[in-house]
Amino acid sequence: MELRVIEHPLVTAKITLLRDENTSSATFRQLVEELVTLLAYEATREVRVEPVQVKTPVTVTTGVELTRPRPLVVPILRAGLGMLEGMMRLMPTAEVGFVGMVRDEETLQPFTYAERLPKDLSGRQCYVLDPMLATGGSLGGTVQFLVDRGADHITCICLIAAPEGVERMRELVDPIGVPCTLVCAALDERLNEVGYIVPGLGDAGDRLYGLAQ
Ligand SMILES: O=P(O)(O)OC[C@H]1O[C@H](OP(=O)(O)OP(=O)(O)O)[C@H](O)[C@@H]1O
Ligand SMILES: O=c1cc[nH]c(=O)[nH]1
Ligand SMILES: [Mg+2]
Repeated sequence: MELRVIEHPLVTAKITLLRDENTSSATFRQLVEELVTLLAYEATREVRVEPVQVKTPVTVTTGVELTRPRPLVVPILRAGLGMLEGMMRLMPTAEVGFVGMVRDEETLQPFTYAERLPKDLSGRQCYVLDPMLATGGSLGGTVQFLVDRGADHITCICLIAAPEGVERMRELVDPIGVPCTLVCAALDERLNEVGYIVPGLGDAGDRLYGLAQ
């Protein structure tokens, strides 16, 4: 698995605002959207395209368009939903599949409560969105769903990753042999004793959408 930590002053400045406990939900949502668009630019470098003819007012020339089947974007609900609009702005013809997962806060195991993905993902490039990679259970489980259906190229876009989660993703993905890239805006220090990323930003879902019951 290739890890790309995007080093750009605008990205780091926006992550700094996200971390601030005084940032409101409205501003947090706006920053997440802005960040994902910046990360997506880097994360989509390998998106497959094919030649297409285009007629300009002056002449006919050759450009490119996204290859079919179109890439599949998969936000992991809830928090990944906050990244969807920013991603689709950059790649409006992509399709979207959904996975809903929530971590049991005691065991840290993810529980899948929703899954709406195409049955056959052969030949598809997939882009998985989740702001937080902590233990790696949620992202790892989602990547496994995609690989099981035949996805042959996977890019994960996270805002903040913990080293423990990156390691777990490597252990899962490397033996499978499907090309996988993890793009993130920050690689933090560690997980704390209750599985939160340090320094992190707290619970991304709660900060985007309010406290879950
Ligand atoms: O790497 P992991 O240890 O699996 O933790 C990361 C997961 O935790 C958060 O979701 P959460 O379970 O809080 O659900 P939510 O998005 O509904 O808040 C986050 O958005 C990831 O999906
Ligand atoms: O720090 C963390 C860890 C898991 N999920 C979050 O939202 N934040
Ligand atoms: Mg949460």
